[in-house]
This record gives sequence, structure tokens and C-alpha cells, in this order.
Amino acid sequence: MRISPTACSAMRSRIPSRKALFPNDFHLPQRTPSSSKAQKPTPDSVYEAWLKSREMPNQKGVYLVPGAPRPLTIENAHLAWYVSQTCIYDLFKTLWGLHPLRSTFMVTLNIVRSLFPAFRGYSQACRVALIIDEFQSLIGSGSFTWTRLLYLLSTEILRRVVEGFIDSLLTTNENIVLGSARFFIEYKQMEHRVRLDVPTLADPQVRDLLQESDLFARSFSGGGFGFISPLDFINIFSLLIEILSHLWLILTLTRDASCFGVLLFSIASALLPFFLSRFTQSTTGIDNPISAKEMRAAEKQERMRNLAYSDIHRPEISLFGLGDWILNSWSAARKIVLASEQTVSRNSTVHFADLMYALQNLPVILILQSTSTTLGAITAYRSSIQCAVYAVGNLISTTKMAFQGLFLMSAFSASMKLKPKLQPRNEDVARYMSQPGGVSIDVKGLSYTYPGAPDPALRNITFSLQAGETLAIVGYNGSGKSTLAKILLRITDFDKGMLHINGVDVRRYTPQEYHRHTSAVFQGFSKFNSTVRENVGLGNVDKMRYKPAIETAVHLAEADMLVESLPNGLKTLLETPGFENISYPGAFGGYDSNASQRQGLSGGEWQRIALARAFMRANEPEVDLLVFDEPTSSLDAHAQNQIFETIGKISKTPSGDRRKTVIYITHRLSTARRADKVAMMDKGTITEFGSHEELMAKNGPYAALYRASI
Ligand SMILES: Nc1ncnc2c1ncn2[C@@H]1O[C@H](COP(=O)(O)OP(=O)(O)OP(=O)(O)O)[C@@H](O)[C@H]1O
Repeated sequence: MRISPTACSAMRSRIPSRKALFPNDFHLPQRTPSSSKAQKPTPDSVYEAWLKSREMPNQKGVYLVPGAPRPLTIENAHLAWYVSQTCIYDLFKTLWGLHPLRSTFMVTLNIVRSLFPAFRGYSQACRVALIIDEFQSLIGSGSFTWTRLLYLLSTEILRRVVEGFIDSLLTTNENIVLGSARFFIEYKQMEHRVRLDVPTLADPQVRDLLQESDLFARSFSGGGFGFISPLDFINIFSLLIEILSHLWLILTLTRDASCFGVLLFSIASALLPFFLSRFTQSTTGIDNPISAKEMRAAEKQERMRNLAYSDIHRPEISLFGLGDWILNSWSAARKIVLASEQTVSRNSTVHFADLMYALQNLPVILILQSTSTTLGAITAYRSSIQCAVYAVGNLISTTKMAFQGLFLMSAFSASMKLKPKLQPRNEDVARYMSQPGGVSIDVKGLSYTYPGAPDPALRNITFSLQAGETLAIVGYNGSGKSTLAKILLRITDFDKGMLHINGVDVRRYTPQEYHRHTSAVFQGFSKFNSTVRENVGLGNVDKMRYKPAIETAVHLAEADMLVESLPNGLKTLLETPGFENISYPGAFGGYDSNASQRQGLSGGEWQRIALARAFMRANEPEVDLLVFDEPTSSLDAHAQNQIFETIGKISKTPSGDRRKTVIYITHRLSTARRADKVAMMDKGTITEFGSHEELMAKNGPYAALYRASI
């Protein structure tokens, strides 16, 4: 007599497990009723609503970890309402616009299907009741009609076939609509992510926002719309209709007082386990805050796992014999995490629920004995009550998920509105105008402190460089050379002072346009997990497929011999230190089958590849500024001289006129004397500036460093 819960609602399968989407490494604030009662003003933006929802009560500036469920407080309900008003309509409209006809079909069929349970419940209940009654009359009196029984059975089978067909039609249509929605959301994420700049991504709140936005986007990959979606709202609507229809069915079948008795007893016995499970969950379940110890263990477990799978750390793991330490640390942390998961999953109400289900049969037997009601009618009655109770349970869990999902959706919406910090306002944008000889640079009183750092990395930097001049930046470790280079390249912003490029405030150029006129090799340059050709060609993607351009860049970087010695020349796949071929077993098919064909390179060889990438673009006429941060630190003396010769050649026209401004950072002071100007840096500021000869004549720190280095 007990109905399978899966038969009660087809929608349940689309509701993803809450635990699967919210990671375990979160902590919840203690509930403080007094604070939740306080009336808070409406937030000004979706971002503000998202941020407020993460703030721990009574702990200003302390936030929940990304992905943590928000506690159900009045303030959060208020924020959820604000978010739903601000985001849902726009998102729905956009997603609907991807496939208007299919979406309309999907929504309409879902609404129609939401009426099914009632219709199905009614017809099924009546039909099953009649079938049971036929059997009952066979057992009771021996008089029953085969034709009638066959008719009832065949119509029931037909109904199921039609329903199955409609379901498969719906699923196919839904898969197409959801596939497009998934692609659209992921595309938007990617599009936005690649445009964000370094200062924006350095903000911890932005990083959390993007992490929650990722969770929202990833929830679309679960085979449904994910955590919250227009379809989830249809689910809620469908469940409401389903509940109403079952109530209607129950009312039409309630004929006398004895039925009322069964009704009340069944509802009470069906709801009791549900409330008990809610009650136990609130003390031991997933809503319970995870302790600081468990959080630390979860974090440590992941850190140790990453170390165990890491290729880049392998030499030191072997050398220092870290294997046992990793294993012991991981297993200790893992045990804590597993223990906390077991506490969460333990459900003491299961057996009790089974007992209650069994108890529900008691009044049914009593009523059968004391009234003329048939077994079939009582079966139908019981079915409806159980379905209604089940639908109420689903409604509550869907609404709870929708509540949490709204905040992930707000993260997605807010992240779409993130503006890269280096991007000037439209009204401030200045067009970059090239000038003969390269860029002219004017820096005055420039200072910069890294976010969260106690001391400034740059202090009161002032210097000027004329178009086409070459500047060597030298100085002690940590004196700010690379930071200055990144600011000049507009990778990093600055806090105080001014930086004019070609007489215009650099903040008025869009970084995209400014970068088109620059080329660089960074100290920690990228080693792409790809072929030599791609590693070089990425310096100028427009010419990546143009082999002569790649070959010229390789030649300028003195890397011809290197490429010739590789097994597949330009097509050789390079083994990238730090690129983990195997992250987790099973990921990406387990392992990279090309890994065995990959070619490792020495530090100096990688440096030549990075130089070739910079030369790929440096040679272009529109490039006016070349910045090299220790470009030859790993090269031998001969190669170093060749590279500086090349830089010299590139920066001049064939007739010897200057055409590009060059800045390089170097610890090899013999190369500094090649430059027109030298900037000596110490403790974040320029202590000496002038030509090599001028600084030597001053006999200051530069002269001392120079003499010490030769
Ligand atoms: N991302 C960062 N966050 C915080 N501080 C940083 C960051 N990067 C660099 N710093 C600090 O800024 C200062 C200047 O660093 P920078 O890398 O510019 O020095 P450098 O002169 O290039 O050093 P080196 O000669 O060793 O390459 C250092 O004190 C460093 O610790």
C-alpha cells in the first residue's frame, strides 16, 4: 500500500542535492534572534545584497566562506526578496530569448505536467481502486467480470504509455533548452573572467564573488537548471498545484466521519517523521555550523592531496622525504572530515518513519472492518494523502534551495557588473597617439602599496624618459623594480602621483589599447602547456598561423638551434613545470596520453621561448614600448650579448633612427651601461638617475654596486 516516493513527483529528480553544491568547508554564524529582528535598509545594489548576506551577525567585516548557506533570518529573507526582484526577471528573459519557442513549450508542458499528479492521482486512484475492488469481489463473492478487469488494466497501461511519451518529449526539449542555457552562462562567465584585470582580481571580496558565481554557473551542469532558475520557480508553482489537486481529491473522497479519522491520523503519522527529521537536522544536520577544527581539516586535506598529486613539488618531496608526512597529515585531516560527514548523514528518524508508515495501516484496517467502504477507495485515499504530504516536503526543500540559490544567482549577476579597475570611465578615455621614436614617460611622486601590505612597495618615484631612450633599472632585491615595470605596463595601478605616457595620463588609456603598443617579458613569465609554436605565437595571435613570423621571432631570440634540436621542431609539445598532468584520478580521462611526448626545457631555454614571444610582437610597427624584466638572467654571456644586440636592433629603424622606448631590469650591471639612462632603486624609491657615466662619476651606491658586480 505504501507508494514509492518517486512516483509521487517527477520533479524531484531535477532538484540537485544541496550537499553536492554547497561544499563542506563552510561555517555558519550562531543564530542571534535579536539581530535578525532589526530592520535593515534596502541594499543599493545586487552586490551589496550579496555582500550583506555573507556578513556574520555581530561581526562586522567577517564573512561566510564562499558557497556557505545563508542562515534563514528575517534580514536574509529581505535580501533574498530584493535579489529575486532585481535579478530573476532579467535572467529569465535572457534565457528565454535563447530558444523562445522551445522555452515556451517547456514552460507550458511543465505547468501542464504539474497538473498531472492530480489528474493521474485521480484517474490512477479510481482505476486502481476499481481494479482492487474487482479482486476484492473475486475473493469475497467469486463474482467478477474479466472483460471489465482487462479494460481497466489496459486503459491504465495506455495512460502510462502516453504519460511516458510526453515525459520523454519534455526531457528532449528540456535538454536542448538547458544545454543552451548552460553554454550561455558558462560563456558569460568566461567572457567576463578573461577581461578582469590584476587589481580587480586582487580584491578578496571579488575573488569570493567570482567563486560563488562559479558555483552558480557550475550548478547548471548538473543536468538541470541548477540551484535556482526559472524552472525551479515552475517547480515551486507545480508543487503548489500538485498539493491543491491532492487536497481536492482527498476532499471529494472524504465521505463520512470515519474517513475524517483516517485522514487526520494519516496526515499526522505522515507529517511526524518529516518534522522529526527537520528537528534532528537542525541539531545535527547540514545547517549546523562546521567547527573551526573541521574547517581547518577540510582545508588541510585538500592541501595535502594537491601536494601528493603535484609534479612541480615532486623533486623536493623526494629530496626531503615528505611522502610519509604528506600521508600522515592527509589521513589525520581526512578522518576528521569523514567523521563530521558521518554525523551529518546519520538520520535517526529513518526507522521511526518506517514504523509510522506501518502504523498508518492500522486505521485503514479498522475502517475497513467497521464501514462499507471498499479497499480500493481507501487505497486511493491513502495514496492521495501520502502524495500530498510528499509534495509538501518537496515544496519546503525546493523553497529552501531556492533561498540559498538566490544568493548564488546574486553573485552571478553582481559579477557580471564588475568593472575592471584599470578601465577608465567612458568620458575620461583618451585615444593613444603614437609619436615618433617611441613613448615618452613622465613619472612624478608615484607611490604604491600592495593590498594588505604594511609598507609601500614604491615611494615617491620621479623620473622622465624621452621617446626612444633606453632605461636600465637596477637595484637590490625587493627594491620595487618589477613593481615599477608592472605599473609602467599598466598591469598594476598606483595609489599616488602621476604617470604620463606621451603626455597623457596613463589612466585615461584603456588597458587593451595601451597594451597593443607594448611588449614585455616578465620576471615570472608564462610557460604555456602547449607547443613551441603556440608558446611563441601567443605574443601576436594574429600571426600565430604565419610560420615565417614565428621563425623570425625564434631567430631574434637566438632559439633557432634549440627548436631544431627538438623532436618535432615548432610542433614539439613542451612539458610545463607546474602543469599537473594528473590532478585527480578520473579527471580528464585519468591522464594525458600526450605526456610521454612532451619535451622538458632548461631555464635558459624557456627564457629564449619567452623572449621569442615578446619579439613576436615587439617587431610590429605599432609597438612603442618594450619592457624586459631580467630578460637574460638564465642565459650564458654569449647569448646575453646577442639578445641585447637584438633589442638594440629592434628599437631602431634600419637607418639607425630610434623607434621604440626600451626599459629593462637587470642585476647584471655590465648590461646596464648599454642604456641611455640608469635608475638605481633602493627601498621602493629611485635613489640615483642618470647615464652610466654620470652615476659612476657620482661614486654613489650605483658605482659601488657596479664595481662589486664586475
Ligand atoms: N603581490 C604582492 N603582494 C604584496 N607585496 C608584494 C607583492 N609583490 C611584491 N611585493 C613586495 O613589494 C616589494 C617590491 O617587490 P618587487 O618584486 O617589485 O622587487 P624587485 O626589486 O623586483 O625584487 P627582485 O630584484 O628580487 O626581483 C617587495 O618588498 C615585495 O615583498
